Amino acid sequence: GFHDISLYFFLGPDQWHKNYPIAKGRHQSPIEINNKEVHYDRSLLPWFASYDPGAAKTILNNGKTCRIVFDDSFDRSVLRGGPLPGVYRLRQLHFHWGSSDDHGSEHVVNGVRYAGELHLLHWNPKYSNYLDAVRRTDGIAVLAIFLQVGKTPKPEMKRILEEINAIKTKGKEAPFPNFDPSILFPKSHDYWTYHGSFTTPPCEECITWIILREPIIVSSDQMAKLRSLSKNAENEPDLPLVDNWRPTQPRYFRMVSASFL
Ligand SMILES: NS(=O)(=O)c1ccc(C(=O)NCc2cccc(O)c2)cc1
Ligand SMILES: [Zn+2]
Repeated sequence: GFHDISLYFFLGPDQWHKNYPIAKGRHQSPIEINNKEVHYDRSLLPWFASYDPGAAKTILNNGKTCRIVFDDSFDRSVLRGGPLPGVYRLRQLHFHWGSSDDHGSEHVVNGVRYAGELHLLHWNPKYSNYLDAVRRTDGIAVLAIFLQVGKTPKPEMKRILEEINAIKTKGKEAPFPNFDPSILFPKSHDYWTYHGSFTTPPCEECITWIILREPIIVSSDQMAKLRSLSKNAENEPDLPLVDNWRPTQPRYFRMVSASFL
């Protein structure tokens, strides 16, 4: 059925609303972030990630992205501060990328599309579980980090990309122990924040987005490695897993706040 999430990229993003009406809502993601419309909010606190490397479990190809999942059965790896009212539990991280280095990110900053975007997804433990949290406006927090292609790639990305060969096709999973994703963070913690949604079905409007201003540098070869993933299962014709980003959505009456001047 259409709840089989693999169908929805078959149905382009402009069709999603037929099964998920909220896809045409007033708080959808991603959006364009333009300096002219951003509001500097000096009351915004710094954010902090306290991740336990032991919480990392596996890396998988779900046919739509490369995802690393973490043990979120207690407050083991958490994000707090920034615009958040309390601690949020790290559940998974995944990537979005294009078919070439000149596009691939979901959010667009002053007209700039980056080669990719890393999402670290956290949920609010005041709700009983993840599925309950996705039905709440303060249920989810996603820390988003842009991937920019450059000459001096971040060595910390290497380990993830070395694992890609083990998860080439949809459904493949490999152990991914002892990993603290905060090693991927850029120097600056400056961020924009706004209220939005999942960028894929069910497009629930449950996300506090925290988008880092400073991208992390990856190499063109590393982006090519992500593009070597396939969206098909092992025994099916090869379909490259590329362009798994949603186009920007109308901002409507939302304020994008900046933690920096
Ligand atoms: N790109 S994103 O960070 O907005 C994003 C993160 C997670 C998910 C996700 O978990 N999708 C599966 C899902 C979510 C909520 C309820 C469901 O039944 C399934 C989708 C998009
Ligand atoms: Zn994402």
